[in-house]
Amino acid sequence: MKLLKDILYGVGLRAVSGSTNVMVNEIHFDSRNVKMDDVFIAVRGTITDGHKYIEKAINSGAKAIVCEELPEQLVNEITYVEVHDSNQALAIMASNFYDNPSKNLRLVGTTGTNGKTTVSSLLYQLFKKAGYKVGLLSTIKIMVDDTEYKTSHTTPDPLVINKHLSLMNEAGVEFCFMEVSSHGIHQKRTEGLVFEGAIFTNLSHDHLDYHNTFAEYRDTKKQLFDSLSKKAFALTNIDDKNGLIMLQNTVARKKTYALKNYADYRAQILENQFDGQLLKIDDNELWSKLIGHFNAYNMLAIYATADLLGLEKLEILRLLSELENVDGRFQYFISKEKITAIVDYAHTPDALKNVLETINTLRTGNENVITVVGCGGDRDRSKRPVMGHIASEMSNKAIFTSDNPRTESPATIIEEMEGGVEPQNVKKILSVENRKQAIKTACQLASANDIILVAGKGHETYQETNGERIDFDDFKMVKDFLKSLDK
Ligand SMILES: CC(=O)N[C@H]1[C@@H](OP(=O)(O)OP(=O)(O)OC[C@H]2O[C@@H](n3ccc(=O)[nH]c3=O)[C@H](O)[C@@H]2O)O[C@H](CO)[C@@H](O)[C@@H]1O[C@H](C)C(=O)N[C@@H](C)C(=O)N[C@H](CCC(=O)O)C(=O)O
Ligand SMILES: Nc1ncnc2c1ncn2[C@@H]1O[C@H](COP(=O)(O)OP(=O)(O)OP(=O)(O)O)[C@@H](O)[C@H]1O
Ligand SMILES: N[C@H](CCC[C@H](N)C(=O)O)C(=O)O
Ligand SMILES: [Mg+2]
Repeated sequence: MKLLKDILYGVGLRAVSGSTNVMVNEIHFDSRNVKMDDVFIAVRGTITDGHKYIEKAINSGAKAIVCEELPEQLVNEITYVEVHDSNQALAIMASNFYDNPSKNLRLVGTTGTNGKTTVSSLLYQLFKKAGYKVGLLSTIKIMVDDTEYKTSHTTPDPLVINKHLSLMNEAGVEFCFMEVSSHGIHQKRTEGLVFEGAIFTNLSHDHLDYHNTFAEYRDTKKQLFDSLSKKAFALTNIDDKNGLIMLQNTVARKKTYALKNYADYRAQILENQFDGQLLKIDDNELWSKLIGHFNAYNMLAIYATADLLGLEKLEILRLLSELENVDGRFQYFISKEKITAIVDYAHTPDALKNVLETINTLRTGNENVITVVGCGGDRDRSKRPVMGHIASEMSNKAIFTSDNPRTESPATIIEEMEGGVEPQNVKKILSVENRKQAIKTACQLASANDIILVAGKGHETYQETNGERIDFDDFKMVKDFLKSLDK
């Protein structure tokens, strides 16, 4: 139990009715989870409005209500707290409830369209190898040092974030690396957290269904940098034209990294092969098991971050060379007939282009590249034709299929992808709605030395249709089919 007035500390209040000097149990923003003596925060969402469920929350035992607009009828004995912004109130109250756990951690947030999971997970790996207790909040999983927890979001809601940061405090974790998504920033899920640093990877086409315009999407990412303190560092990729914009209004220490432009941290790609690449960072050569120019950016961002956090430079270089690929990111195997099958989480146009570019630079002869790709339902529709165009232009054969259809018709999504295919590439594409069948077709079409790319779902172990999830694992599937075909 906590005192309501303590958990309201720092929240922008408009009016209070009733006493805040009361003990409350838990905080909830979903009326369906409210129990006796809890606080219910009414949040305006994208589908419905939490204010509609205030009465339901009270009937379930809520003792206090936090909202942006008071209901017409107030119930005696209930404390009503009117705030300017419920999302912000939720984030600050969640931090207070768990005794502001981010203050006891050296927390670094990574934002950008692509690379957040890769950079955060590899920083986790690197600091673990350096002997520290480390935390991670990522799309794939949450780690409290060695203990793994499942997650449903890239940047979870403030209660989930702070609960796990608090477990990190209990476990004696020193460093924590977290992904900060644009939805997370926009919904203020990270407000109230104390960051020691923030990293910007890159910005390209995604989520325009939610943010409306590219400028809005970019400015949302920028808010992470605007919120940093003077003691923090703001590390940005200035080969991306949006990189410097992130630094425009921050009071944090500004640091830059680049492969092409002049920057505080620079790297050069010396060699690129299927099993790794040779990089030069700070005049030292380094072998990385992660390939592709985009991973050279990721390695450089990690190097710079580890340096800014105080690790010794040569030690960082040594540890960088030991880092292993993250699940579902350019995860590959070579079959009996030397068919290379790659599974990659490329679900944006830029990521798909990067992965196919990397594959194409590694081709040694006239092997075929067969790409299996789909686009998620209930997500930015405008990226579908662009991804259809890229897959058909940069592969010898592109099989359009379903990703997570969610509530949309898979056939319609595929038609939208087909809309981006140039007339000269039409003969290269094949549309197979069933993803399992599409992967099987790719395996049937592949001959010795060919390369199969299965893009979009990476580490995901399910496929979601109409709220139902079935087991689905791209990597296992492609491996099993090639084996059963004795290829
Ligand atoms: C579009 C979006 O981001 N939605 C998120 C948002 O929910 P919402 O605004 O849609 O909520 P809503 O359904 O309208 O409900 C409004 C309020 O009424 C409450 N309610 C509702 C019903 C009821 O009976 N009682 C009740 O109290 C709800 O709990 C909620 O507080 O807030 C919820 C709680 O934090 C999130 O779970 C939910 O994520 C949905 C499931 C989602 O799919 N989000 C994705 C798009 C997302 O956030 N992705 C990013 C990654 C993006 C990337 O960079 O690639 C992520 O960080 O994971
Ligand atoms: N620095 C980068 N620049 C461009 N593309 C990248 C970069 N790093 C990874 N990618 C590509 O983007 C895909 C997704 O990478 P990752 O999961 O690290 O991104 P993310 O930002 O966490 O994505 P999400 O928004 O879904 O959380 C990878 O599989 C790879 O194809
Ligand atoms: N974080 C991204 C993941 C997309 C993954 C892709 N497989 C899909 O389902 O669209 C999103 O929520 O948009
Ligand atoms: Mg991620």
